[in-house]
Amino acid sequence: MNIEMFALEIMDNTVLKKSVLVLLCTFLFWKIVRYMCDLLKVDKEPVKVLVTGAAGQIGYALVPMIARGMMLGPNQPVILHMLDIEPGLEALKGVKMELIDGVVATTDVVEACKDVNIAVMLGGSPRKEGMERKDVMSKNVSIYKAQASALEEHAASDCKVLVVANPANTNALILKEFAPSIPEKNITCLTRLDHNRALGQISEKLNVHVSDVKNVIIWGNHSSTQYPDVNHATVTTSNGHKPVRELVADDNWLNSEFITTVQQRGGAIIKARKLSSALSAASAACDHIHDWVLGTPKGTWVSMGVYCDGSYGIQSGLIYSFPVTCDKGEWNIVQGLKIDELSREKLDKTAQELIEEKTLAYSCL
Ligand SMILES: NC(=O)c1ccc[n+]([C@@H]2O[C@H](COP(=O)([O-])OP(=O)(O)OC[C@H]3O[C@@H](n4cnc5c(N)ncnc54)[C@H](O)[C@@H]3O)[C@@H](O)[C@H]2O)c1
Ligand SMILES: O=C(O)C[C@H](O)C(=O)O
Repeated sequence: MNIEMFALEIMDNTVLKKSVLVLLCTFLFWKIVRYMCDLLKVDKEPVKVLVTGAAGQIGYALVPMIARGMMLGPNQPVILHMLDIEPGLEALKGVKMELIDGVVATTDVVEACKDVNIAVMLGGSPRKEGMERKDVMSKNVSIYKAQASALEEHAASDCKVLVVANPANTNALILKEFAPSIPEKNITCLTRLDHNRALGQISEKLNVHVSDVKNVIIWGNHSSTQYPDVNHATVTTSNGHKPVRELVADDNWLNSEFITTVQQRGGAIIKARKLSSALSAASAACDHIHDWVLGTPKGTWVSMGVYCDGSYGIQSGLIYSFPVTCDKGEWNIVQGLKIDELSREKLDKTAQELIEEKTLAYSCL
């Protein structure tokens, strides 16, 4: 039999046809199994997420968001570690009863921190009406010093930390200083709430959907000295991306009322609710971790309080909010943005407050 005949024979061979069919079916079956595994989350290692102060208001809003996959995606199994202190224990048990499996609820900081991959630090004493965030300093810095050591000793070595409790930047700095073996890039604080507030103000002003506004920046401290900056922000329109300044066409509003509204939003919520923001804070905490772990969309940055390396002339050694992009679990400060004179002043003013907070924090320890 020559080669040609052999080839014809093969093509005609029903055994061969059957084999190809079997191969095809196996491939399809394997694809379906993979898809089901993804749906049922069976082949992903669970991520352990610590929430301190879990019995508090933000905790109550945040833990169901994490459990539903809003933080790490719907296909990522999660084991929640919830920490609170003795007076919060009954409430914590109640929260546990409202959740499903895979929850550790404890007042033992060592058990809470054991092997966690992500830590969202809400635990502490919140600001009441009439108080500035730095008024809650002394109570909170000692908590952050103690919890830094617990995280350092017991958390996973690559644990990512998000500090929400106020004064958020300085608590994060204390945590960083007292947990020297946690990489400094892994310790951040929440300014995404302010970032979302700034996006919200622009979207209301222009009557556009909030998801069409991007690249606002919160510089500095999560306090009333923060600088919400729209100089590089854009809105997606049917004619492409347009600068926010051009569309708003009201520099007076952008340079005054817009800034003070965002700076004072936390205080305004406390005045209205007699309690500090919780739902929006929980949602912003989810956004922060989500983008840090899963990445920021191409061409978009977000604001995160991160350990300063001297970028934009800000003194290094502070936790300062910058525009960052995230990729493969790492944030990077967006470099090279033009800073005008008004912005320079505001960037320095909020840095100065952080320097003072740092000194005050050390005097409380
Ligand atoms: N960065 C931000 O954008 C932002 C936004 C909103 C609120 N906050 C801050 O977040 C924090 C939490 O706010 P909240 O409204 O949930 O407060 P909350 O008082 O309702 O809850 C705080 C919880 O922390 C617990 N706690 C106290 N000490 C603790 C400790 N040593 N270890 C573990 N848990 C401890 C308390 O028992 C309480 O259950 C506050 O500091 C608040 O000012 C920050
Ligand atoms: O303002 C506060 O103290 C609460 C929180 O930080 C906020 O910004 O809503």
